[in-house]
Amino acid sequence: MEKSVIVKNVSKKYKMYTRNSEKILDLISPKGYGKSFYALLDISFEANKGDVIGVIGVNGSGKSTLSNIIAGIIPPTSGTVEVHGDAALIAIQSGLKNELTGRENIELKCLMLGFNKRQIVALTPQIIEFADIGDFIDQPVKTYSSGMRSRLGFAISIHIDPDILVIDEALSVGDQTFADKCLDKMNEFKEKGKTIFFISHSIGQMKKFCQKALWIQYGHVEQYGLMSEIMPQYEAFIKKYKKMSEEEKKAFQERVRKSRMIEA
Ligand SMILES: Nc1ncnc2c1ncn2[C@@H]1O[C@H](COP(=O)(O)OP(=O)(O)OP(=O)(O)O)[C@@H](O)[C@H]1O
Repeated sequence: MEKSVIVKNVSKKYKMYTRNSEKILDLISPKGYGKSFYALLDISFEANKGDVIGVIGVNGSGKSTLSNIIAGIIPPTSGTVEVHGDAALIAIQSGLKNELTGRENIELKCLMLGFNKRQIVALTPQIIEFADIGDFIDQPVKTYSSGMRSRLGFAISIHIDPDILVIDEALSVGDQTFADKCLDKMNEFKEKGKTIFFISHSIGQMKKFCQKALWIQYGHVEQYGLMSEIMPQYEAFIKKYKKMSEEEKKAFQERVRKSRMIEA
């Protein structure tokens, strides 16, 4: 099997300062100062070409942090990420420049990816047609609704034809017709043997679309394997969690939070 993404011992930590003076102490102390919160802690897994992987996990477990790292938007604090090919991230807040119009954003993104003028002229109408946001295409992106941003982001990313597509909750804000259109496009990707990471809170969409599941639990990989095997375990965990009393939930969250907070 040809590998497309190899993630080895990846951690991402954020410094938690409560005062500005802590920031200065952290900068001047040889060993650093203050507490760090680990959004991801020692994550390792491999994806093959053609894998469609659903990334599951409760709120705050680290799914978006991981998608940003795979797409090269943010670096890990430690560990390595090997990505074979171009990766594109589709997220509600991804990479669109607010002051530019939709059309200008298309041109900018294509130019940044090394497309020439002729290719951009050929691609632009296809992207505009897919996004289907009418006259808004010539308005600044800051005037767009989250659904419109997602439509434009999805349309651009899918037409630049990346090898690895990371879709982070982008289908949750649009309407059903658009979500179906995107799922069709994603199926075309799947058939071309490209790698897809799909993050969605819709368990139905996950089960329908992904053959593998990567379960991130509070910054760790809890399970990784076939969707049909992992999802029932995840659903059982959610059911157990929901049954806890408010106090039990609080105690559980506190334990988890502490396990992710490390001195300096
Ligand atoms: N810039 C940051 N500074 C400090 N903490 C951060 C930062 N970005 C993320 N975190 C923390 O890292 C953890 C993981 O966040 P992330 O957004 O990756 O989770 P998620 O699984 O995508 O959550 P959700 O399902 O709610 O979108 C969270 O506890 C979040 O508060």
